[in-house]
Amino acid sequence: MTSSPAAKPIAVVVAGALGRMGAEVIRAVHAAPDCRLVGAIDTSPGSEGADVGLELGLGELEVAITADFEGCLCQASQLVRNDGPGQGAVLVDFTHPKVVYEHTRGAIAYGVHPVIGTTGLSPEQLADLAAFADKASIGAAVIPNFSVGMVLLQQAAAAAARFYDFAELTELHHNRKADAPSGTCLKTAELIEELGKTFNPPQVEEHETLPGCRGGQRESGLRLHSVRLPGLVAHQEVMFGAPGETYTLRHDTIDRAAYMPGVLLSVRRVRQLPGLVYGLERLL
Ligand SMILES: NC(=O)C1=CN([C@@H]2O[C@H](COP(=O)(O)OP(=O)(O)OC[C@H]3O[C@@H](n4cnc5c(N)ncnc54)[C@H](OP(=O)(O)O)[C@@H]3O)[C@@H](O)[C@H]2O)C=CC1
Ligand SMILES: O=C(O)C1=N[C@H](C(=O)O)C[C@H](O)C1
Repeated sequence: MTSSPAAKPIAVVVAGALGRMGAEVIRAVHAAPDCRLVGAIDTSPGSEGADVGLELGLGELEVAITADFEGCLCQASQLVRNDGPGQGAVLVDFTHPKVVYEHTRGAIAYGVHPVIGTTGLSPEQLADLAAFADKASIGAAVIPNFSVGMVLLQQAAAAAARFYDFAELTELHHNRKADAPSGTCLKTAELIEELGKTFNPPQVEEHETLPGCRGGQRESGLRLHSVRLPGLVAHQEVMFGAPGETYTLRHDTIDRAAYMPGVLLSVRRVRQLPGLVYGLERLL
């Protein structure tokens, strides 16, 4: 009897390798027996050429940090070129909102499956990337939040929203975060808005004596608020109100380890996807 050959580990490139999330992802990929780190991209000054394993205290991994995104992706796609359908390399990106669109498009162009954690893509950019992934027949995942608990909060919020006409969302993050509101908060609002109703009908003529105090208001009427403080990691509240009651849903991420099961799940699933999916709920 012949046994089938063992599956090759998934070739993974991490962009933002030295950042808060990227470093955690490298540790998770390194510990996963079915994954193999083949590239580490980062622009941190002085990091070019250093072994990423040594930089992160994992011992030598023989993967040099590079700022050359295209070169690294080209190399990764070459590594797997003879591996057959569904066996492509995967890019995990936790970089910066300013570059996320180009990185995602670049990965698809190289036939590398993107798993995008970086936030900041506009709805138009997302639609464009979905069309591009479809055209290229490349599975891709754009995941504003990899925590399963956050998906549960979002689903509870979307269910509760049927019964309330007043709702405000507050996201709270560490003060090194570049974008506001968070990608998660926008996604939560979008999921609630799938109901097609409007929220927060004006009760009085409001006047902000300090501009911005009432947060940002979406076309649906939902209000979003962003708090930035050292000491926070990532937190979100969705608060509904009705005469005589409030209903509050809250999720707290206290360690970035919370995101790793979702990241690995996405890495394992993305190569089988027919196109681009947006949101972890689409993979669970
Ligand atoms: N989807 C999710 O579940 C989560 C998403 N995020 C998102 O991930 C992103 C990153 O967050 P975080 O890890 O906290 O950020 P960090 O700033 O800690 O890390 C980003 C890293 O990417 C590097 N970088 C910046 N630009 C580039 C580039 N063009 N090419 C390669 N590397 C680059 C930075 O280097 P340099 O020092 O040069 O700036 C830095 O090392 C944010 O958009 C955040 O919102 C965060 C947590 C969870
Ligand atoms: O920057 C962060 O930290 C986080 N960013 C993501 C977002 O913008 O939603 C996910 C999580 O909130 C942590």
